[in-house]
Amino acid sequence: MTLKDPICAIATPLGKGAIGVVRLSGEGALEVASRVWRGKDPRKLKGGRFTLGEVVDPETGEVLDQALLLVFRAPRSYTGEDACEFHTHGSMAVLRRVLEALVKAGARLAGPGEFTFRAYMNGKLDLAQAEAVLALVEAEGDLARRQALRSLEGSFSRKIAALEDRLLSLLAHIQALLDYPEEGVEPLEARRVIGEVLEEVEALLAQARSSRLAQRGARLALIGAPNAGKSSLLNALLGYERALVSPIPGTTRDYLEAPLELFGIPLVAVDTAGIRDTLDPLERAGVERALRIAEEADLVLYVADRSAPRPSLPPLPPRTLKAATKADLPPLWEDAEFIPVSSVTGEGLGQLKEAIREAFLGRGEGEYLLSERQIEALHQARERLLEAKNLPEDLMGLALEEALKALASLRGRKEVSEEVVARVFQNFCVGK
Ligand SMILES: Nc1nc2c(c(=O)[nH]1)N(C=O)[C@@H](CNc1ccc(C(=O)N[C@@H](CCC(=O)O)C(=O)O)cc1)CN2
Ligand SMILES: Nc1nc2c(ncn2[C@@H]2O[C@H](COP(=O)(O)OP(=O)(O)OP(=O)(O)O)[C@@H](O)[C@H]2O)c(=O)[nH]1
Ligand SMILES: [Mg+2]
Repeated sequence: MTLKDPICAIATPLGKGAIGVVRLSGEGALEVASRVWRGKDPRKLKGGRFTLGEVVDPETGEVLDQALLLVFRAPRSYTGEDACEFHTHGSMAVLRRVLEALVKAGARLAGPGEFTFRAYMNGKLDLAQAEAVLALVEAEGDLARRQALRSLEGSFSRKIAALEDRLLSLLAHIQALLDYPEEGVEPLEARRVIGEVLEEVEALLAQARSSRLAQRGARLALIGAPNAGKSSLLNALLGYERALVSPIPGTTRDYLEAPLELFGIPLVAVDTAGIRDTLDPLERAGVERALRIAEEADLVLYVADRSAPRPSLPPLPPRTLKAATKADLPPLWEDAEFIPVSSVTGEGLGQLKEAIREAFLGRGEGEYLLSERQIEALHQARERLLEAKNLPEDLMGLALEEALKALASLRGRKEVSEEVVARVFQNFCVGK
């Protein structure tokens, strides 16, 4: 994967789109392009310019599509190499032929993540930024998008670089003290510096939870007695009529899942059968499922009808919010633990959503989207820093160096093995 040979790939989704993009990058990319292009010679085009022309099969001359060609000249491209993009019509029929033409003209099909790998190798991105590219491509909610973008734009890397810098100065200072004890090198404030770096590392580690939430999402289960208004509340949260609603208790039998993005968190909301004792075997199976789903959910929303006699609570897991539905009708009971909501008027929905946000992101939403690799490296740094802090100053050096290595591995370059880099890029898709 360290070659500079021209590689090509379809960069847009493999489906139908108004426009599709085929990427080409590497030494000689513009020669390859010139063999499949009828129009202005790509080798003579300025970087950063589009031109309209035709893609042709280099063997038969058959015209494959009318397209725009965008040329980049090294080092001013995503990969840092000579590169170009064919913006064609977006069908697989077109894209496949264009890709085939590029292979006939001398390019090789790119492997997963190979464009971004080259960008990394050519110093366009560091490893944390490359991981952010992956996270942006995979983002399923606005929270993941926001967090990953900050890392892509280098804010995370700059923060890490600053911490590395502090440790490096500290190490230099310790070394000077050891080497020239008689020179009157100023006394160290090693423990204070370590403490401050540690604090920042711990603040980053505290974002692990919200990173995982942003990437993996969470399950929100609605449970309660029959007719409590669970399905109506699900529909109200979704903003469309997903679940069947009726005044007949026992309407929802099987459970039902629907994607629901709240505050940028990709949730799956699960509507369940009303919980009651019943002899109907089908309904009973539904009730059993409901209880299991509640147990496995990340957050349970227990729903009770405030216009009906108060039901007795089923066993509820610790992560449970309570909502009193039908707040538009005269209440038969009050309980401050329940958030009053009406699916008919929309009253209380805002408070309910806010309570859901608080349950998931109570300690803040986190600035960056941390990958598992980054979380692991931060843990390593934290442990070594704690170790250093408890050692006498002349023995701190080794632990500090290890902490520094762990931090430096976040940005990559010399501090990570090829294996680690390969693992980062193996999660990418072809064309990225
Ligand atoms: N058509 C298209 N859209 C895209 C991308 C792409 O490669 N092609 N991107 C790819 O992921 C993202 C944008 N990121 C990019 C980052 C750097 C460069 C680039 O060419 N950088 C050069 C020149 C910058 C300039 O012209 O000012 C450089 O950094 O030297 C291009 C895209 C998202 N949208
Ligand atoms: N006035 C009023 N009626 C509601 C409200 N929410 C639900 N209802 C009515 O209550 C009845 C039951 O609603 P559902 O949403 O089907 O209740 P459920 O909890 O899903 O019931 P099961 O699926 O049987 O467990 C329906 O007739 C709804 O129109 C509300 O906020 N206000
Ligand atoms: Mg229902």
